[in-house]
Amino acid sequence: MSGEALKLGVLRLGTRRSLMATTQSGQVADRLTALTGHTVELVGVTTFGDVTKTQLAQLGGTGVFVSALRDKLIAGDIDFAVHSLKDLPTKPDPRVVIAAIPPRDDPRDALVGPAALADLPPGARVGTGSPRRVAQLRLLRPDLDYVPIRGNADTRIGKVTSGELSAVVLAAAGLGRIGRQAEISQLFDVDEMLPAPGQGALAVECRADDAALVELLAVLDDPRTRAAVTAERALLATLEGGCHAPVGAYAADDGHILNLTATVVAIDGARSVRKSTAGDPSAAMELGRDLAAAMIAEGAGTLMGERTH
Ligand SMILES: NCc1[nH]cc(CCC(=O)O)c1CC(=O)O
Repeated sequence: MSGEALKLGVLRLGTRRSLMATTQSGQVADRLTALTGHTVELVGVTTFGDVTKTQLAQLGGTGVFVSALRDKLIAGDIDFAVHSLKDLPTKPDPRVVIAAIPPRDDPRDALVGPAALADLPPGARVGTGSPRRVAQLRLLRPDLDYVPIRGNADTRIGKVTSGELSAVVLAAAGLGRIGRQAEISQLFDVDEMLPAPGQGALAVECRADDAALVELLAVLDDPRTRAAVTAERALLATLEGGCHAPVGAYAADDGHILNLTATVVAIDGARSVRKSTAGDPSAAMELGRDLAAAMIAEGAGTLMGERTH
């Protein structure tokens, strides 16, 4: 596009077709229109991650949700895309840029079920496909039965309604976006259950050479969220070199100080490394890298298990 599309005023926003994706894309589109007056058209894209029946973990991670949208961007079929930031691979793709990171939604994990985790009966079946969640849940309730599940949030919650599972764990932000917030029985404090790096945040991406659109989309950017997720993702990228265990991380920028806490937990929940740091938000990347290096020095790299994503 972009000269032409900017002149036309209509921007094509590529989105996965799930309710969560179309809701978050719609919210970004509405905000962009409100701030710039540009009309945004949503273009539905089916990604490999949406059609495959295979366990996501066997496909090399959540990047499957992202690559189809990037391919459409590079082909010029769409002008920009909105991703859940936690699904973005840490390895940068030089063809695209994250032009904006909007204000983060609730970063916490949530339990959907009849009671809080502490009140579930021993042996209760709790569904989650995430090694990070299982490892941290085992630290809180070693006596429960953790069952791997996949599928969209609707499918997962359906297993609680049908009685197949006692409860499931999902991201609060995603539940809010699909209007299922009322079914949350517990929001885990970030201190007891560190979220996935980037959880609750979005990435607005466009082609790296599309200077006019990069500039336009910057109006959506929230610098505090950007600093926080930059630290979390730098930590994850550094750990990926030296560790294959579940990683949780949460950073917050209060406008002066960036606080970052992270954990690496053995998949059986038996051992973990956990560390915190704080520094200047402008040094977010170094903060994340340095904390990861300190965690590796404390043995994080030896906590072997499944990949985290
Ligand atoms: N991996 C799937 C995914 N990607 C983003 C979210 C939720 C929304 C978010 O974290 O931004 C979810 C579902 C979940 O983890 O419950």
